[in-house]
Amino acid sequence: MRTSIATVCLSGTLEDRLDAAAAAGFDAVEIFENDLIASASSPESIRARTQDLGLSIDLYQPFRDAEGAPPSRFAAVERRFRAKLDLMGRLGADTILVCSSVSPDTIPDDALSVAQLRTLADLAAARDMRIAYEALAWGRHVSTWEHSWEIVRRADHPALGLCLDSFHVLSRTASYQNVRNVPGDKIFFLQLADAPRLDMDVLQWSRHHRLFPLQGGLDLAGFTRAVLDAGYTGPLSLEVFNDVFRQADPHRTAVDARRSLIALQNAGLTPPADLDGIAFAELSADASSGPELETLLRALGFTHSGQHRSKAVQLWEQGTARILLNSGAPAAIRAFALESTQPEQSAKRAEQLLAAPLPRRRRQSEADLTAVAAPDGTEVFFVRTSPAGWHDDFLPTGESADGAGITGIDHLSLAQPFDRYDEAALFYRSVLGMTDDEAGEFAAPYGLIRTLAIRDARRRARIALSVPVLRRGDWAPAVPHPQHITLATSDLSRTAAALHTAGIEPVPIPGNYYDDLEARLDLPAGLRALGAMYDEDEHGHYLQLFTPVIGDRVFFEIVERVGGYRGYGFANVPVRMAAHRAQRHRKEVRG
Ligand SMILES: O=C(O)c1ccc(O)c(O)c1
Ligand SMILES: [Mg+2]
Repeated sequence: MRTSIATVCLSGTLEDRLDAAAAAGFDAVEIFENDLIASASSPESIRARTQDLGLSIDLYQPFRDAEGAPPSRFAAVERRFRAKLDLMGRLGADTILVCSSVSPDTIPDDALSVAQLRTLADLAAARDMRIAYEALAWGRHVSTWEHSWEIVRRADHPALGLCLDSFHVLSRTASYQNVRNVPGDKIFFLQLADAPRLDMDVLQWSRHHRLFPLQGGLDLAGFTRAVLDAGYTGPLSLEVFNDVFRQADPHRTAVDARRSLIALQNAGLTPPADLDGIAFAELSADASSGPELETLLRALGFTHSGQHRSKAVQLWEQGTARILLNSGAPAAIRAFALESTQPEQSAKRAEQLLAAPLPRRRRQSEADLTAVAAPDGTEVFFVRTSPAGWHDDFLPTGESADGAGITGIDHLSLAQPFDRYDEAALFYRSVLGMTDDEAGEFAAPYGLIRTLAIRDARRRARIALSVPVLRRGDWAPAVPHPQHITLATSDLSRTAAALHTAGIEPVPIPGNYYDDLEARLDLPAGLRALGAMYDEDEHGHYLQLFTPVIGDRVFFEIVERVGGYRGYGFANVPVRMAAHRAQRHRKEVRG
């Protein structure tokens, strides 16, 4: 189907927005009136630009406070409407969105609205143009799609049809199934927007929190199917008012937007392959963090088991936990590999969903690893570790160690750039076919943090995303996005003892934390002495230990899941962040 995006979804000048929409592969745009009014370009030059870019202008919007106007005001409505039709002629647009009136003087009389919309439809028809009438969820008299359809049906004018906007419909009702019964040719336009489920004023919700399809909690897939079942054949057009997208790079946002429509349509998409966990995490390391990471990995019981054939990359292993150390850059998680049952299939789907491909980093005779860039720039590989694969690119060192109980990588925690969080969630859901596991919001020392854990169907590969709720203030210390690798251990005391023997102590957790826990829960013995954090759910409990930060953003977490605990210990995040901050402060004071 044709795809379209409203200019209001994107940031920058009108030209920036048009360029971004075209570059992302959209067929059309909706021109939002404010964006045009603020533009220094004439309608003719905007028309020429869209044509050069291969875009059409499928909608001009919105035309406000038209129907239900007191008769004394309607002459002014007609005058304004004629001017907008003139403008559309200059733009080369043929459909105008008229939204339901919000003006306090609106007269609640369907017969009046019907008559006035017929008058406007006559004016549009005389120019081969047409009106798509939309019920705003906060409209004064008309606020439901059923009511807007009743008025369009009664007006019975060939130049008057419906605009269905998923947000206005789904923010008010879950019962949209009757949309199927509207004649498809009377649905002139379909606008798509998702949103998180929030309990707030619907106008504020709509103007600040809309998201692209599959980024929020509304049933976009079901709604779109119902509209298509009705026989709608126009474009799928995104109309998202979002405070973050309004200030983000429009080229990135436009790709995110297109991805949402590709995933929503799910037509001809290669299905996601089953995932078997995280095959490895690759850390970059520089002259100071490299030796520190080596010391830490050895203390945790890892073996430096392999050396890359052609690159300065070390392989460290314990159980199925594999860490690559790649020298040359400050400590950070630069890449991770997903163990895929079908790496080619995973890569194909990623390409279909516009994941940015990365140049292959290999030589002849080395494994052919396919990688794409996640929204935060982390490289994501799709691999199969056995029977043969990437592992063979490492020459065995012959070293061996006893280990310290670590069995594998439990999950990765990746703080996301502020502008990329919703994009990241959609990326992991759509490209990797992962599902949401647990979401939370916490008051951390320097501001609110939002977290979202996502996982594959079998809970083998897990990633925890986080982001500040508001862009960080000046007071907050300038810590770049923290990242950590969470290692699973079968025995946290054993791993802790190994660390201690090697002279590395976990991040000290304040006594206040344990006092509070003890007041609420029956804790396992020795928790305080171990310096571990604790959480529990209906399945079991969770013990967590944190290493100091290496460089300025990377650390390890060691966890023991007891009795099938399924969470991530999110409730402990603020205390852990404060503990890391306190440790860093002491280090700075010591110099
Ligand atoms: O928020 C608004 O006013 C507004 C305007 C036009 C639309 O199509 C819409 O869905 C909302
Ligand atoms: Mg709309």
